[in-house]
Parts: sequence; structure tokens; C-alpha cells
Amino acid sequence: MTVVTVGLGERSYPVVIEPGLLARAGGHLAPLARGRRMVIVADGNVGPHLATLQAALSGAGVATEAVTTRAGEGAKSWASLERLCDRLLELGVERGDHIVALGGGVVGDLVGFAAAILKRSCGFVQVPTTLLAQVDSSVGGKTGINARAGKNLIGAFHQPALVLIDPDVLDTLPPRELRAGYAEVVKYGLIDDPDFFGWCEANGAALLAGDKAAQVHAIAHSVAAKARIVAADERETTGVRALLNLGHTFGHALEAEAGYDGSLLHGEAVAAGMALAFRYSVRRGLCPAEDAERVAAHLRVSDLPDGLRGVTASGERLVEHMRHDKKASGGVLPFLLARGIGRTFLDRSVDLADIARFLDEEPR
Ligand SMILES: NC(=O)c1ccc[n+]([C@@H]2O[C@H](COP(=O)([O-])OP(=O)(O)OC[C@H]3O[C@@H](n4cnc5c(N)ncnc54)[C@H](O)[C@@H]3O)[C@@H](O)[C@H]2O)c1
Ligand SMILES: O=C(O)C(=O)C[C@@H](O)[C@H](O)[C@H](O)COP(=O)(O)O
Ligand SMILES: [Zn+2]
Repeated sequence: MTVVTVGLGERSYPVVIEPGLLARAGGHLAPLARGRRMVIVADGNVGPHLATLQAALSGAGVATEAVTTRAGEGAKSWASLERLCDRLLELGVERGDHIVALGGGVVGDLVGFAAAILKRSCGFVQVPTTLLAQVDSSVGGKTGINARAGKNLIGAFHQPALVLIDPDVLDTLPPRELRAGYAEVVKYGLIDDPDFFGWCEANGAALLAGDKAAQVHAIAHSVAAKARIVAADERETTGVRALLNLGHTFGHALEAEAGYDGSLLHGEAVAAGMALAFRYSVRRGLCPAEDAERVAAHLRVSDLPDGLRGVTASGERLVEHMRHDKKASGGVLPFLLARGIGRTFLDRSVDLADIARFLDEEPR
């Protein structure tokens, strides 16, 4: 068992990582239930894992109630949030209760946000079931939904009380979802850890083929990296946490353009966005071209997008989406650029007209 602590003073919490953990989750969750029934929110695709978790809780003497949300990015919406909050109120959830989010990043972001606002904040626990949620979204307390104007524009920072990660649940995840989550794993190497990017180049194929040791290593390494960054800048105010946004300004624009309909997954958009950030850094004379090519090559070999192939939107249209980015301040949109692999930094001097030209010149 690996335990990583997210160190946030009185809001610190453990992230427990262990194959088979779901069936043993009762012992971890019973203290948070405090003798009350626990509500578990899951989407319809994680039925077998929901059954395992309910059995584990029952074995620990905790009664459960399951609430099902619709699967997919479309569930990060006002309509789903309203339905979920109404159901949680019907079930009599109290401030001192801990709602359990069982699922991918969509369930985690939605349930975390519902927990943040229900009765002006109640507790929650993340039990992530996708690679993306295990390495990224379950840790750090960013919660929220999408708005008409763009991705994650409505939300709150609200930390979970506990994160339970069982890498075995990845065995039922569709391969495309595993690959999308892997993009966020690669991100940690590109941000500030070139050795870990090298590890990804050597072990990514095994991880994607289901090698449990590779998956466990990637999850533990990613969670530790994210915990360090979140502890240093919980609310993204100093620029440290913004590093986790590598590839996301481009990526969120691509997701908005695709319409959150499942045709482009978040991790796929982030992969494309990271390749674009590296190539734009080369264009600006900041990054060696070999590094950008090495990044793109690893994404390609992992069957992830490495740019704009198939995207028809103009550069200016994509830039219009980017203007809603939450990092924008005083009309300036800081971009995550790179001086090389593992040398990402926040650049405040990017000209959006130049980004539009760059995107128009990218191969489609
Ligand atoms: N809060 C954060 O810090 C943060 C970080 C990264 C991403 N995100 C958000 O996370 C979301 C993407 O999350 P995701 O990639 O997990 O997508 P997701 O939650 O939509 O899950 C992907 C698909 O896999 C299914 N699924 C989940 N677990 C499964 C399992 N074990 N077996 C079979 N099917 C399973 C789901 O039902 C869904 O259809 C995006 O909305 C993104 O913005 C948030
Ligand atoms: O935790 C963070 O901070 C991140 O930026 C992680 C990202 O992978 C994630 O997609 C996050 O939801 C993006 O946040 P946003 O603030 O750009 O909406
Ligand atoms: Zn992301």
C-alpha cells in the first residue's frame, strides 16, 4: 500500500493506493460514515465496482444509498448538478456527511462541486475509477461543471477528506479512456520531471497494455507530483499550480469546439494541447525542436493526438474559446510554454493573434 498525503494544514488528506483496495474500502470509510448511511454517486458504467464498494461498506456495518448520474462530459452541466443536489437533499444528506464520488473525472468534478455547495459545504470522498481520475482529477480539490461559454467555468476549490485508489478497477476501462488518462501522466514528466518522461517512453506501452506494476508506479508517481504542487499553491494564485494546466488552454478550446459530445476526450485534447504548446515554444525560439518532436512522437506511439489533425476550426475561432480561460487577468492570458522536456513555465507575453496564426499554420 502507498499513502501520499496532500499537505494542506487542517484540510490535509491521505491518498491511499493499493490494488484490490475497493473490496477493503469499508475500513477506510466507516470512520467517515459516523454510523450514518453513506451516499455513493456513480455513473452507469461502473456498476460492478459500485457493487464491490457497497459490499465492502456493508461488511463494515455501513448502510449505503446509490445515486446514478449519466455518463460522459455532458454530465458536467447545470441540469445534472440540479438533479444531483435535489436527490442528495431528498436523501437527507447533512453537512457532516461524506458523499462518495465513485467514477471518473466527470463524476468527481460534479460530486465535488455538489458537495461544495450543498448546505454551504459538506464532506466528500473520491474513489476514482479511470486512470485520468486516479492520476489527476481526484487529487487537489478542483471541482465544477462546464458553462455555455466554456470548460470548467463554474466551480469551487473543495478538497476531499480521503482518496481511495484501486488500480485493479482499470481492468474494465475501455482502452481509449486508458490512453486519454495516460496523457495526464505524461504531463507530469513534461512539466518538471524529464526522468519520469523517460520512464514513460520506456514503460508507456506496458502501462497501456494493462501491466499492473507500471500502472501502480505511474499512479503513485503522478499523485505524489500533484500533491506537491497542490500543497505549494492550492488555489492557483502563485503560478505554481498553473503548471498543471500544461496543454489545457489549447485543449479546453478544442473540447469546447468539439461540443463535449464524446468525440474528443479531455485527455486527448490535453495531448494535442501539449504537443501544440511545445511546437509553439519552438516557434518562439524557446525550446529545441528535437524536444517538441520527442513529445509528439511519444504521443503518437501511445495512439494519442499530437496536434490539430481533423480539426476544421480556424485559429481565430479557437482563440475565441481561449479568451474565457480562467488564467486570464487584466486582458493578459498566460500560457504554459516549455524551454525543453521537464522545463515548463508560465509565459505572460503571448500574443493571441500570433497563437491564431500558429494554429492556422499547423498541419490539419
Ligand atoms: N478536477 C481536476 O483536477 C481535473 C483534472 C483532470 C481532469 N478533470 C476533468 O475530468 C474529466 C475527465 O475525466 P475522465 O477522463 O475520467 O472521464 P469520465 O469521468 O467521463 O470517464 C470516462 C468514461 O469511462 C467510464 N468509466 C469510468 N470508470 C470506469 C471503469 N473502471 N470501467 C469502465 N468504465 C469506466 C465512465 O463512465 C465514462 O464513460 C473532464 O471533465 C476533465 O475536465 C478534472
Ligand atoms: O489540478 C489542476 O490544477 C489542473 O489544472 C489539472 C488539470 O488536468 C485539470 O484538467 C483541471 O480541471 C483544469 O483546471 P482548469 O482550472 O483549467 O479548469
Ligand atoms: Zn486535465
